[in-house]
Formats: sequence, C-alpha cells, structure tokens
Amino acid sequence: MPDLHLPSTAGSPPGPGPRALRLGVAGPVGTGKSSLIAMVCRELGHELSLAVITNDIYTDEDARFLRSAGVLDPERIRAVETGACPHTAIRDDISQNLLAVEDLERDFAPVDVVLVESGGDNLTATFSPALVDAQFFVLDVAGGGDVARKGGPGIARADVLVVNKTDLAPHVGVDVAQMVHDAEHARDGRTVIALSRTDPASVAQLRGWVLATLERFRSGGLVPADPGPMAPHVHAGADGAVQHLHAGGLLHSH
Ligand SMILES: Nc1nc2c(ncn2[C@@H]2O[C@H](COP(=O)(O)OP(=O)(O)OP(=O)(O)O)[C@@H](O)[C@H]2O)c(=O)[nH]1
Repeated sequence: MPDLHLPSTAGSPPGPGPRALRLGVAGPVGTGKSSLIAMVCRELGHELSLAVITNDIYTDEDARFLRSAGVLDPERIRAVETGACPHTAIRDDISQNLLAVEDLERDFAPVDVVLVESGGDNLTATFSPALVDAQFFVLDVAGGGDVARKGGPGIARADVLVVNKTDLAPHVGVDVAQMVHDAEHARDGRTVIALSRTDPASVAQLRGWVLATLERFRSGGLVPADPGPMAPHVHAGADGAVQHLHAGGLLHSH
C-alpha cells in the first residue's frame, strides 16, 4: 500500500489551507467507476494525498471493495448511504456528500484530491457543480457501441467521458475507434479517454488528466461546469411500485 503520510503539499504552512480538488465519477451500473477510482489511487497515491467517498443506496459495498483493493489507507475511504434515490445525494441535496468531503479534508489535511463515486444508475446522473469541481462519466464497451451516440447530459457534457474496458471490444463486436469518434462528436470535442486496465498508455492518459486538472484547479483556471440536470426518470421501490419521480431536478414522493 502506498505511503500516504507524506502528502505532496508537505511544507505548506499549518492551519486551514486551500481545499482539495473534488472529482465526481458517475455512470451506469458496472461500467467500472470503482475500478477507475482504484486505478487513480494506485497511480497517484504515492505522490498525492487522496481521499474517496462512495455513494450506495443501501450498502457500503463500493467502499468495502475499494478498501479491500489495498490502494489507499482504508480510513481515507468513506461511504455515504443515500437511501432511496442515489441521484438526489449528488445533485439536489448534496449536504451528506459535502459534509463527508469536508470531514475527509479536515481529518487528513492537506488533501490534494477527493474522488466522489455516485451510485450506479442508468444514463442520467450528473453531479452538482456545488459538490465537485469536475466530473467523469464512465461508459463501457460492453454496453454497446451505440450508447455514446445516444447522449444525455453526462455523456454530452461531463468534463471527461471514459469509454472503459476497451480490452473487451473484440469480444462484444464494438469498434472502439468508432465509439470514441461518436462520443467526441456528441461532446463537441470535449475530452474522451478510451481506457482499459490492461492498456498502460490509457492508464497514463487518465493519470495525466487528473494531474492537469489539479494544476488548473490550483492556478484558478478550473471553473466547475454543470453538465445540466438529469432527465426525468422514476425509481421503483422494492415491491416494484413507483416511489420517486425525478423531473427537472425535483423529487416527489408517491
Ligand atoms: N475487462 C475489464 N473489466 C474491467 C475493467 N475495469 C473494470 N472491470 C470490471 O468491471 C466490473 C465492474 O467494475 P466496477 O468497478 O465494480 O464497476 P462500478 O461502475 O463501480 O459498479 P457499480 O458500483 O455496481 O455501479 C468488475 O468485474 C471489474 O473487474 C477493464 O478495464 N477491463
């Protein structure tokens, strides 16, 4: 496990300093959000002071996965259990997450980067720019080559779109170059990273993006951009009955 007791900001004056860069990671269930966070920790945990918040509806499963990955001091990984609607906690009422981020920044000061993982969902989740400074949206090739073209606020306007698990492309009949091309077109040229944990060059690209974003944040050049509200959608309860309806960022109980 990396030695995390020597943050890169060692030598800075004691007391409250500038807060950490806060990065959100959203995307459909199983596309590799936790794995991407583990990768960032593995790549940068030796040189930066990192912390992680996971969001799960009823469990702390993602936090437990990340702790067991052994890539970060387990104390630096905390879980927010969001209850019925995972989107609310990263978009509409961010208080639980904001408190968790601020606690980590205080407990391990100085922290360079806090990564916040959203609960897995469909294609609709976006973070509030009041919670994160920049956000990832993660797709994987196994979801099909067309999905990048279909759009949605995260795909179209997140700061970086990750097309993950490119190593699986030959097995699922997806042309990665075409999928990236479609994504770049849907995103008006915003960053797209084709990633696989088995492809060191792509991992280096991810690492480079985080470092460049931290540099922009520290120099005051990073202005959080809102990808836009999630599309109207419903959440079913355990018995299948509709429990929540999201429409234009509002939450109604039924
Ligand atoms: N082949 C391949 N599999 C990967 C890669 N990255 C992640 N996976 C696998 O994809 C599966 C899902 O990864 P997770 O990181 O748990 O995905 P997630 O988006 O966090 O999942 P939820 O939290 O359930 O939404 C796991 O079995 C990972 O091992 C990759 O680059 N290549």
